[in-house]
Amino acid sequence: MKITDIKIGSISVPLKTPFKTALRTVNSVNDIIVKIITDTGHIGYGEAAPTGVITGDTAGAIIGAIEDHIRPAITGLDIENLEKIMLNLHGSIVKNSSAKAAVDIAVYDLFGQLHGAPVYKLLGGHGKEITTDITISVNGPEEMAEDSRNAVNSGYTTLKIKVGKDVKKDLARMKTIRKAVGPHVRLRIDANQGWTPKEAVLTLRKMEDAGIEIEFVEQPVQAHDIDGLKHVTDNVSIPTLADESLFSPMDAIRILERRAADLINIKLMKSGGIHNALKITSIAEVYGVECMIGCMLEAKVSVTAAAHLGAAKSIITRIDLDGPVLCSEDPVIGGAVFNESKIVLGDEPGFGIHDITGIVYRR
Ligand SMILES: C[C@H](N)C(=O)N[C@H](CCC(=O)O)C(=O)O
Ligand SMILES: [Mg+2]
Repeated sequence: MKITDIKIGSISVPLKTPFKTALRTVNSVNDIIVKIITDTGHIGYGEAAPTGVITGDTAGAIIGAIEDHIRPAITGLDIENLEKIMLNLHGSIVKNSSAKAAVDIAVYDLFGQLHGAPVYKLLGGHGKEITTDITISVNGPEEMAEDSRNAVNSGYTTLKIKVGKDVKKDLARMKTIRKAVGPHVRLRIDANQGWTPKEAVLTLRKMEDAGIEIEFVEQPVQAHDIDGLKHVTDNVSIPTLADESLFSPMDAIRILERRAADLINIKLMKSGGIHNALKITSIAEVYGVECMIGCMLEAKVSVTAAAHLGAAKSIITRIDLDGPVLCSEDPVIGGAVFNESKIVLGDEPGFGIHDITGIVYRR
């Protein structure tokens, strides 16, 4: 099964409601799709999310990285030799983690098809059903409380609350939400780098003092500020989770060796795909640190791939794969089934993706 071509296209899917974080406001998922074609007629699908404010990757840069660097480096290689493909893929260009993720996902899709097995079984096969949280966008306290109540009524038992925008309002946001959903709903918060280390400690301590139970705080401080992240970790009881601070396996070693965070968030768009994400899970196992598998604003191709990884590895104990349920349409035929909080993987080989509607390929 040899790679003969990589086609590149794009999809645009409107969101149900605007997605708002401390970093950005978005109304639709506009992602790059790759389709790897083999000499045996098999097709592997992948997806890249151009999340410039987090990865630095834009749509144009993703296309350029694949066309000018990745495609020439892996065309002609046999899917049987996954190792060689991954060495060439990751050696073809530095950074560009989203472009690498899209191609890595399509290659794993083909690897599963080659072996006649769903990818989660090839990666460890821990389970085939997982439960995701849902994100509550940052807005005024009352609007967030209303969104939280609606999510709980739709069956979600864990909410990921976006904060970090206008620090003075964050305590009111959390008080209002906790009151609205009651004591039994799990609340995790994501500041998306919106606080200084001092603001983070002060705000989180106020939340602790107010008796607001919080599962963990995600990325309280700027991505590069590992000292600041450690300061928060050492000075509040709420566990911390590193997101934007941790892209690569080397980042995982640096953060875990210093005990700068209590938990880590793996995203295929940051790690450059499953190959490196597996290295991060191994590092986390060595340090005994549990992981979350997360996503950017992504549609069902790449989130299906992330769900396979999340289902395969027992060190991944938390799931934030709500991209597809935030979308108002699903252009992907096949893949995992996303039914609100429940994600069920199929038993078809690879990722079970058959086609994507409304896509325009470049060549
Ligand atoms: C969609 C997911 N639940 C999420 O919140 N991801 C964000 C980044 C999303 C983006 O801006 O595309 C995160 O965990 O920071
Ligand atoms: Mg985050």
